[in-house]
Amino acid sequence: MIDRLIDAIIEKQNPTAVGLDTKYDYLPEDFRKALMAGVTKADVAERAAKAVFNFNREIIDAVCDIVPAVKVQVAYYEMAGLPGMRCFYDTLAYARHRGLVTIADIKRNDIGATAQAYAAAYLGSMSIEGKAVEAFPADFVTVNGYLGTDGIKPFADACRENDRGAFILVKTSNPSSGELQDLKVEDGRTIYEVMGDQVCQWGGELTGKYGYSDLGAVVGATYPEQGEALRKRLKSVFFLIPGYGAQGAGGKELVGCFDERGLGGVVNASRSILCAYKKQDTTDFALAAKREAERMKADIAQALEQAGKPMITECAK
Ligand SMILES: O=c1ccn([C@@H]2O[C@H](COP(=O)(O)O)[C@@H](O)[C@H]2O)c(=O)[nH]1
Repeated sequence: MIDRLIDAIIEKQNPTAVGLDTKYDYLPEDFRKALMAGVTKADVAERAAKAVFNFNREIIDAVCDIVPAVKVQVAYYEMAGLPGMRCFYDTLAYARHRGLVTIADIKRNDIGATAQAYAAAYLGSMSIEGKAVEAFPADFVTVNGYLGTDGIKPFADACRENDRGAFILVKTSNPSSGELQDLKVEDGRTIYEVMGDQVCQWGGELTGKYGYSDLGAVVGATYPEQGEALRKRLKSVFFLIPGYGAQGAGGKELVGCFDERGLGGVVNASRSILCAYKKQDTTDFALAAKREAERMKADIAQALEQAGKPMITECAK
């Protein structure tokens, strides 16, 4: 699956993902009003979930020729209960239908049999009476690796068996990520370096034609020096890079996460794209999202160019 993501990045010359962290409140007021006329307490969640799906569909239609992937953050769907989870499914399915690679940002972690169940839900299927049921159409998931090998192996197995991928939290983008991740262990490595080295080892046999593995790492754009050092350290590990836009990072901050071919990561932006219409002073949220996605693409391309790492234009055979 990592090869498919990288092929799509090269074809679109764009290492970014649009984050569909679609909070109902982000929808423009007119759009909400039109869909919620006469709503009752009994059907408000259902109607809101439909409105969110319509919003997502318009964003996906607007950006699908520009970006290779979407990242759908489950938290924003889960909080609307069953209609929200239906919307999560429909959003992933629609993005896949429009040719996008889908990343389900679920940050799961558990042990053994339970991790296996999560992996089946998002990266494989469940067998019921001999019939395979695919629960959620995700190509990649995000995983927390702090339960160790028992928690990761089921995901790695599902990646191998079903041609899927997973990004494991290594150095996260949030302000307090250093409280635990930057602590040093006895041999002098930080905890995030230990986790990065583990990801490298766990994903060793899942390496594709670009030298990157189906098991990648989450590395925040908000920590440029750590990102650069991790790129040098973890040569086979592809990065999912959050922190662009709303969290303050721009192209310059994240070039260190890329290799000499201009590859090595996919940069996510959620709020800066979903809410771009507010900054652009328009109600045409889809057009505003498209413009912001194009601006982000150009910003990263320029930063890669200036760092002497322009992206290769040919996909590997
Ligand atoms: O270290 C991390 C890991 C995950 N995230 C997620 O990425 C997006 C960022 O959204 P923005 O609106 O672009 O800030 C969101 O889904 C986070 O849960 C992260 O930010 N940092």
